Amino acid sequence: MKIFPAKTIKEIDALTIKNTPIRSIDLMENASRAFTLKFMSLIPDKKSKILILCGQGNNGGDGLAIARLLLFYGYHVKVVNIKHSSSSTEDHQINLKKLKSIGAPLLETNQIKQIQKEIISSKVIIDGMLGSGLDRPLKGLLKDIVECANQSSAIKFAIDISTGLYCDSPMESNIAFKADHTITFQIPKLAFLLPENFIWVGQWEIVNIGLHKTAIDNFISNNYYVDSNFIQNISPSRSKFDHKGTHGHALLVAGEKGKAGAAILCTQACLKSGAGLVTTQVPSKLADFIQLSAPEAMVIPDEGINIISSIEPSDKHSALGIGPGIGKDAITVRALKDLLSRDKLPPLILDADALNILSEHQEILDSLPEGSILTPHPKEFERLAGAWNNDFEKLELQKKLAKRINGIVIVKGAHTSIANSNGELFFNSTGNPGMAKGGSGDILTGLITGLRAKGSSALDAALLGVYLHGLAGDLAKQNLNEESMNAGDIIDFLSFNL
Ligand SMILES: NC(=O)C1=CN([C@@H]2O[C@H](COP(=O)(O)OP(=O)(O)OC[C@H]3O[C@@H](n4cnc5c(N)ncnc54)[C@H](O)[C@@H]3O)[C@@H](O)[C@H]2O)[C@H](O)CC1
Ligand SMILES: [K+]
Repeated sequence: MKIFPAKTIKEIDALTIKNTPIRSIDLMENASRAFTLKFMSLIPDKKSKILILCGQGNNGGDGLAIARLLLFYGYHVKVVNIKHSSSSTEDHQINLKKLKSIGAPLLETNQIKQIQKEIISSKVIIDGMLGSGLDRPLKGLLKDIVECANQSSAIKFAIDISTGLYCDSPMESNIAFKADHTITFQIPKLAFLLPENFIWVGQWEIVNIGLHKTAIDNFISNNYYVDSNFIQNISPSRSKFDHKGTHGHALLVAGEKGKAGAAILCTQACLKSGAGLVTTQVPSKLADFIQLSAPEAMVIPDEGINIISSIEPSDKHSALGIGPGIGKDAITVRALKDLLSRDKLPPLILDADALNILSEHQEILDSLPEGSILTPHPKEFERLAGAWNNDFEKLELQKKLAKRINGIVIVKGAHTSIANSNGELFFNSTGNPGMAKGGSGDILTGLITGLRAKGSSALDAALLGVYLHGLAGDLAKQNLNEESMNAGDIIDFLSFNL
């Protein structure tokens, strides 16, 4: 699914109105109906007072239409038409007239005191003040209203996007409507995918409003939201006469004394990728642990008893994953440097300590072969790429690093982001906070290495690996809940059943 900036969303609107038999007011009605149905599924209680705060633009127009629909369904609604501007949009005016014609409880005012009173007495607040048309920092009346609403304990909903948040650039006023839920229209907004905006966005959901498909297809975007449709198009398949030799041979280099678990988890996850063969190289002392915990895998005991001392893939290895639990001993650093000075290498996946070694020896970043995949968590990413002032800047750093290595950079977290060297960004839709536990990253590395070994491109292996890892985490959560699930449970639920 493509993510578009506010400007493009407006153009898609205009094209939809031009190319389909739908008028602008009907598109607003579609949007309002879609919002209302989703809202009703989340708030079935019709008795509590719902306050709808409406601005003078089309976001306010949606608010007025939603008020009419909720009243029709028997909800207890009060509407405030906030007179923060002397003019309003045409569709706003039409919906205001319709609302008045049914005698809806409506207050039209620019007096903060009156609005405060309504806020205090409401159990649910719906924000229809400003949407994707925000073009300057919040001040004056709207800012006062947002501050007041944010102090209320009412359940808060944003129509399309919270007032004060830009769809695709950092916020300027340091304040926005603090939504518990955002119900957004057809296109996910970049702002929703960034950790720093979580307090304003809350849980968000997309509803379809009938925007023109060809218009969406024709606009180019560099940002994508990866959902199950997206993944279905890149999922690998097997054919009848395949044998283990046709599905690649993954080599994993992992573990040091005290970190056998990282190597075990990585190996077990790699075995679930569908790769034909999996070999794990570990310090010799750990070899038996791998053999016992992952009998389907082969093991190469390193000459180092407790550390990795050399990394020597052969022609038969079709991908090489390095890093989980390997430590940063000088001998291991040497082994990584020697590996990267070779002419011919299998596709690489680097994680954990391999990334920390790269951070401390930045000169070797430039010797990574094209198509390498780096999988840092935010701290590892900061060590690699430097600090950022806001999450938009972080995305720029991520793209810059992907370009520098001519490969893929995966920054892990909620909505894990995947950057390629063409300046494209892909945001994952699966996963949950129960996965934020030790071992989870080792599993992702094993899985992506296996997918790469099987022949997926670097980008597809990254997209598929991140999505399936999150999906397995969601299944583990369903069965065990976020607190009690652990990383090993993610492996149990890894599956290509989308
Ligand atoms: N395709 C869709 O997604 C559809 C979305 N709809 C809704 O329309 C809004 C966008 O409407 P628009 O009229 O363009 O913008 P706003 O309502 O957000 O308000 C613009 C209005 O406000 C002024 N303004 C901007 N910033 C500020 C500020 N900081 N303080 C005060 N005033 C401000 C600006 O100058 C304009 O006058 C979208 O979010 C959806 O809710 C359609 O209903 C259906 C199609
Ligand atoms: K809004």
